[in-house]
Amino acid sequence: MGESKAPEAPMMAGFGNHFATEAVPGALPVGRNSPQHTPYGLYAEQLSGTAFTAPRAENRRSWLYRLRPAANHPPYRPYEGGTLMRGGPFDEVPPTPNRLRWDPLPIPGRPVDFVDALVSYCGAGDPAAGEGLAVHLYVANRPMEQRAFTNADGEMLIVPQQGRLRLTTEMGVMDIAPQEIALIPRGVRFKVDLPDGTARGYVCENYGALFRLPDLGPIGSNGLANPRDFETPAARYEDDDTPHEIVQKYGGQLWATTQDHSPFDVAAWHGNLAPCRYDLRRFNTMNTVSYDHPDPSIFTVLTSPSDRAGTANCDFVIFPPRWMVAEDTFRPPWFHRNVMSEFMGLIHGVYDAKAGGFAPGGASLHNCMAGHGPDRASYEAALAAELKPHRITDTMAFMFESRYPFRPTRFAMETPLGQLDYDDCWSGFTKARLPREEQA
Ligand SMILES: O=C(O)Cc1cc(O)ccc1O
Ligand SMILES: [Fe+2]
Repeated sequence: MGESKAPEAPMMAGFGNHFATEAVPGALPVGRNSPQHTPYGLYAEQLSGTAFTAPRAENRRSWLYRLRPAANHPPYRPYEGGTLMRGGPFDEVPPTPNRLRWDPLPIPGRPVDFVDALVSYCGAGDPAAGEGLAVHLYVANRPMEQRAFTNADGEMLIVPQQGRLRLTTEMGVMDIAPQEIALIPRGVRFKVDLPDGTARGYVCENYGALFRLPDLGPIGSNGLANPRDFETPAARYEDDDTPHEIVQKYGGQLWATTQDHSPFDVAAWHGNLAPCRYDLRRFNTMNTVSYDHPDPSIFTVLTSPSDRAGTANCDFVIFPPRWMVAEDTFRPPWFHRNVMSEFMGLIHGVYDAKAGGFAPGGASLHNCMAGHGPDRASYEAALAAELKPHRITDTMAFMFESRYPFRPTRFAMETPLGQLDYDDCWSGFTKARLPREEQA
């Protein structure tokens, strides 16, 4: 049930490009955004992703041409679905300096759609301040049918771990599978169907500056995530005058209204604010060809900068399959304490810093200054390893890294999925031995 049989929509290549697309020939006005009489009497509507006056290089907006204006809905009322989705400020429980790790969420025993499945693990900042982010996980087993979700608090970066998602958005339809990601702009209404019946994954909700490709510095003009590998769906609309519930996240709370028609009624649109997807396997990975393990910033897919240079509101970083060739080097991630805070998930396979305990679908949180690094088994294996060229395969981990320490939710602190023995993976290391005379 719920699987759309429609073939996948054509996709348009590029990140943040100015696209123009019409599902009905002639639906897009020519030469102006808002003519007195639009083609077919469609309603012209601007969707702004940045302030009108944002610098041109930052400015993101699109024009949508639809059967009815998005304004055509009754008032929102508090949503009574009782989900575990939370929003900033994250003050349910005190912040903790402890390292946290969780087992994967189990498939629920009752039908739950994507919206009701979202459970918040942690977050920082406040949507109203336009800074910070939240991390939500989901395990869903029911299509959204006549329901749509929209987020006024931030854009949503969806990272599936198990099961494909069919994302029907106002601006087109796109399918994503594990090892692909989708980015849905703030305010764009969308629904999630589940071609595989069940799906599990992660969501980063970004309250800050929009995600963009990182600067490449000395890497040059190519590499990491290449812009042409991002894909945006062409316009597709449905003409459906049956009731649709719209669930909205606004000010950290969920709200709902029911309107008498489908929100997916956009026959054409143009602009540079639109949903997109990206296949993480297309990432052009950089690494050392001499010595030492580089900082993980070389694996940045997308970044949401903050107003402090080089200090992101959120970096979305992946750890993809790659060749390890470093000479005379401890090759896995080193021990470290980071001023930035690190939330990690595992999409596929095994992560090279953790021999056990970090399962696909699981998660970990190492906040500002929390000592972490390879577990003892990974450490010992790396010391014993013969340093010939070695390809790390069957792996795809990721990190949401932020200048803001993540504050866990009550759920995150109290769920039995929390691994109370996580610290033990860094116990029992043999003490280093200095020569006797240097010990004095
Ligand atoms: O903590 C982690 O596992 C993420 C990480 C990976 C890496 O290769 C270097 C630093 C870092 O924080
Ligand atoms: Fe780290």
